[in-house]
Amino acid sequence: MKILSSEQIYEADKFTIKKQGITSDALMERAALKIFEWLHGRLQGAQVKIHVFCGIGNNGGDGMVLSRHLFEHGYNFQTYVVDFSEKRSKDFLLNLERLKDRKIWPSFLEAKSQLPQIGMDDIVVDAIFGIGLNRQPDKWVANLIKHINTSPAFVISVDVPSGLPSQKVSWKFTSVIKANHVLSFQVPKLVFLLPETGKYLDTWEILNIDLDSDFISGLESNYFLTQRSNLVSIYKPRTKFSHKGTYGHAVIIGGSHGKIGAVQLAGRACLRSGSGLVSMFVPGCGYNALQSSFPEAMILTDTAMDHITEIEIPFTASAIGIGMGLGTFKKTVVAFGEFLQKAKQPLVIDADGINILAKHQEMLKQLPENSILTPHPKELERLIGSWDDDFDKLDKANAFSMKHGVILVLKGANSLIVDGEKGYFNTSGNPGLATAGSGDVLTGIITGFLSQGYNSLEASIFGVYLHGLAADIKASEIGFEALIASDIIENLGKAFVELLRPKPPQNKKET
Ligand SMILES: NC(=O)C1=CN([C@@H]2O[C@H](COP(=O)(O)OP(=O)(O)OC[C@H]3O[C@@H](n4cnc5c(N)ncnc54)[C@H](OP(=O)(O)O)[C@@H]3O)[C@@H](O)[C@H]2O)[C@@H](O)CC1
Ligand SMILES: [K+]
Repeated sequence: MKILSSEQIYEADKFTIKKQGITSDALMERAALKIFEWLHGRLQGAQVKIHVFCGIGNNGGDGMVLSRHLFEHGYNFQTYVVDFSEKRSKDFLLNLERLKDRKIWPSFLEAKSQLPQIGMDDIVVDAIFGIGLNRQPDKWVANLIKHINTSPAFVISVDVPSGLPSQKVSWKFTSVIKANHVLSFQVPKLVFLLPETGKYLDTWEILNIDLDSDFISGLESNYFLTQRSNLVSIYKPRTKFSHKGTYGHAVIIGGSHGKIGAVQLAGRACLRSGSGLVSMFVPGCGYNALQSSFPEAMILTDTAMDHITEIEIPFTASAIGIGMGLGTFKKTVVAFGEFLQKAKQPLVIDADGINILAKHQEMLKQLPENSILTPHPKELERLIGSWDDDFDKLDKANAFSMKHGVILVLKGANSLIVDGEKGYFNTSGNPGLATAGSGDVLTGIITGFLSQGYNSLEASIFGVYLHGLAADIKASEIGFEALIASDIIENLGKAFVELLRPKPPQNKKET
């Protein structure tokens, strides 16, 4: 699914109105009705108090329309107009009149108004600012936002949390609604997915308001959200007459004294994600442990016992994952550099592999094209330097990726895969993934997909999604805290089954 800028959303809005021969207020009605249906579906007429805070633009207009539907269905609500400007939008005014026609009088809030009491079991609908926000809210509006944020009510934001800019801005935004849930129109907004801006909302969902799908398909976008349907189209089914050689022979290189577990996790994940064969290259100290606990793998060892000093793979591997538990010992760094000079096919590089590259940036030139680096935020900073904000981080990551011809998998709440031109946000996973070894498992999975013939971008997108999905499946049984890296491996099978299970056909084309 495409992520669009505010300008593109306004364009799609205009185009749709023209193509469908409707008025802008009909589109507002459609959008706000979706919000009402969402609420009504859950509340079923319950008399919980609903406070609808409306701005004076079209976001506020949505709140006006919602209020009318709440009235017509007998809900217990109060509408407020947050009167921050005299420049009211046409459709806001139209819908304000429609409310007045029904003898509903919103309460107008101004700088000197007393702020309304919001109770524990109340619901707040936040329709103050939408994607039209273009500056800091006035102080009194900031106070109102603070008042809502400190209230114990459940807060639902219309389109975006009010006060959150939809893209990079030059001013500091501190007054932002903290939304429990955002009901956003048509397309996800980039700011929902980035840590510094995504912290203003717990969850979000998209309400389809039938903006013209062909128009949206034709729009250029740099960022996408990975959905199940994208993965199903990448998936390469196994064929009847295939054998283990068909799915490649992957090699996992890493480990040092006390860190053999990391390699084992990666190796097991690689095999579980479908690689035909897996060999492990480890220092001598790993031999017994791996032979006895991981019988499916073949073990190659370094001449040194404690850490890797020279990497020799006596066959052509179909994919190689390297770095987990490797350490940054002097001889290991040399061995890593020499290995890069010989490497021909794309590698998956994690952990100390990334740390070595960050410290010895001359080695970046040796990276085979389309190699995949999987840094967590600290490793990323070591690799590309610090950034001013999340938008700057995206620019710098993309520039790095482009310059070195590599794919970056930026691990986090919405892991992002960048290939130098485009970025793909992942939608699976949960906070339980913040646990030792979960990155090793991810490296193994991506290596497993590369080994089976997926290209680097496909292997990264698929691997990250499956990793998160396996964790989601297990977390639904045991919660976040108890989830450990081995659980992810053990649930990869269920994740494949879940992903590939036929789903009822969708009515709408995805954009
Ligand atoms: N296609 C879709 O997705 C559909 C979208 N719809 C809805 O429309 C919403 C966008 O509406 P919108 O363009 O009227 O902007 P909105 O956010 O209401 O702001 C209003 C105005 O406030 C002003 N202003 C800005 N910042 C300010 C500040 N700090 N303090 C004071 N004033 C400030 C600024 O005007 P200015 O004063 O700069 O002229 C701005 O224009 C969208 O989020 C969705 O809810 C649906 O109805 C239909 C389909
Ligand atoms: K809003």
